[in-house]
Amino acid sequence: MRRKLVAGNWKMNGSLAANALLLTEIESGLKSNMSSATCDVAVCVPAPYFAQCQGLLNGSAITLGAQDVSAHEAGAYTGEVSTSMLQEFECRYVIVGHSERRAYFAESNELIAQKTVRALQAGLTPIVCVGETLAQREAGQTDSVVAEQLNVVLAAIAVSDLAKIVVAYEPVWAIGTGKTATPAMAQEVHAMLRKQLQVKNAEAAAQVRILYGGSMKPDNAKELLAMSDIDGGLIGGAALKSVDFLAIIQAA
Ligand SMILES: O=C[C@H](O)COP(=O)(O)O
Repeated sequence: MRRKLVAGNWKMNGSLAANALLLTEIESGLKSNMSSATCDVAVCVPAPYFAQCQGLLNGSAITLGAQDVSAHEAGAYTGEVSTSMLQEFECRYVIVGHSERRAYFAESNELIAQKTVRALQAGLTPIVCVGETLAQREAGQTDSVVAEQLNVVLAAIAVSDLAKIVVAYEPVWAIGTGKTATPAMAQEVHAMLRKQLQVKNAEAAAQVRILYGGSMKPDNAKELLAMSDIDGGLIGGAALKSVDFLAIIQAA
């Protein structure tokens, strides 16, 4: 049985004041409503706020994560943030290959595979994002696009590391648009991704959590999370509102 994971991706949002309020509200909501949380909860915050959020989450059940990481270890890479820097702030998760990084920063499948390997080497849990655009879906290319995105990562990692990754299926057309894949549509892709993982190693594939992301909200979370291969959510907009984020955690 895979334990569900609800991870908030704050993207480029937040401020010292807003973060403190949001995390305090989520913490107190978790304490009062869910004495024993039955899922893992993480927040992937902008790098400048690692120290603040590490402090706020001290002793909390919420785990800290990052939204990206460098494929390089250290040195003359202006603007990059390394895995060891993430570790110093007790980040456990790191999102790699988010569609916004692919689209706006031209990240290739190969670079995303390198980042995944680097994260695994550092003992971090990479959340590897895959997903098709609307044009690709309409052209019937969903399976081939997401399969290729995942395959390049799978080819780069050791079999012994397979169970250590998290995969997130995020149809690009559903991100921040209010349009969500139906539970059946999402399940179909998740099941296909699971089969692909099984080719590498069946036992490990059964342990890999595959999250859904793309306009997951309190009103659709329960149905999506009820699907057999949907093991949690990667939440954007709704992770910025404590009430909504808590409701999704409750649904999980
Ligand atoms: O990483 C999160 C996804 O991009 C989903 O964002 P969204 O919930 O705002 O659609």
